[in-house]
Amino acid sequence: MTQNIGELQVDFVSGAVAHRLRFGGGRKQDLPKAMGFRSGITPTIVDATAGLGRDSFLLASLGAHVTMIERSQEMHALLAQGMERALNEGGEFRDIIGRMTLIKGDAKQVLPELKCESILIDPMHPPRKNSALVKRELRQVREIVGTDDDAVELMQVALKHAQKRVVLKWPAKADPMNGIRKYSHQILGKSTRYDVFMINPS
Ligand SMILES: C[S@@+](CC[C@H](N)C(=O)[O-])C[C@H]1O[C@@H](n2cnc3c(N)ncnc32)[C@H](O)[C@@H]1O
Repeated sequence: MTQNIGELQVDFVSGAVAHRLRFGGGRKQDLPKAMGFRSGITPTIVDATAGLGRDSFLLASLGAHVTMIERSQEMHALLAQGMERALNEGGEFRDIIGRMTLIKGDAKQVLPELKCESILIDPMHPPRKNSALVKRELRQVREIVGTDDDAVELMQVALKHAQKRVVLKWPAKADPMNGIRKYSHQILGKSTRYDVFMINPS
């Protein structure tokens, strides 16, 4: 499907992911905060848009059990290989991968069959004008999967089936997603923001 797929790898044991594991800032990072990590509280997570598995790996490295859903055959295969390599690395990688479960399928169909405490949604959004700033790996993923034009429908399914919260990872400056209810709160980073939708907040 793409000339670049041969180069793209899911690599949990070296490079950016491993660096973040060592120096990333643990539970204080925006993503774990958005997903509901607190001192003494570790949520159970469904990552409905697994992609390169980076977010799932980070969350699992902080102790969460993460169910990952990926519908692209190519991305699913790359993820499975990356998980296998990390498992063979042993040590803490074996422990982290042991908390990650990978499912192949469309999350719109899979979510209703799962018990979902906290759901993460990180759709492939349309290219930005200054696409030179978009990381090379993300461009390669986009070449494989295209843009996720059904992200609104996926959010609707997630909001219906999550028990505690749904988190939408979205470009910091993008408008809120149309066609869904308003977020409960936002966590704003430099280029990325997290729109957090609490379910039945008390
Ligand atoms: C932007 S990437 C996610 C990157 C990921 N958060 C990471 O840390 O590597 C989006 C991925 O979600 C997948 N995806 C989008 N909609 C999906 C759906 N409804 N069901 C399953 N996978 C989906 C795409 O195929 C793509 O691989």
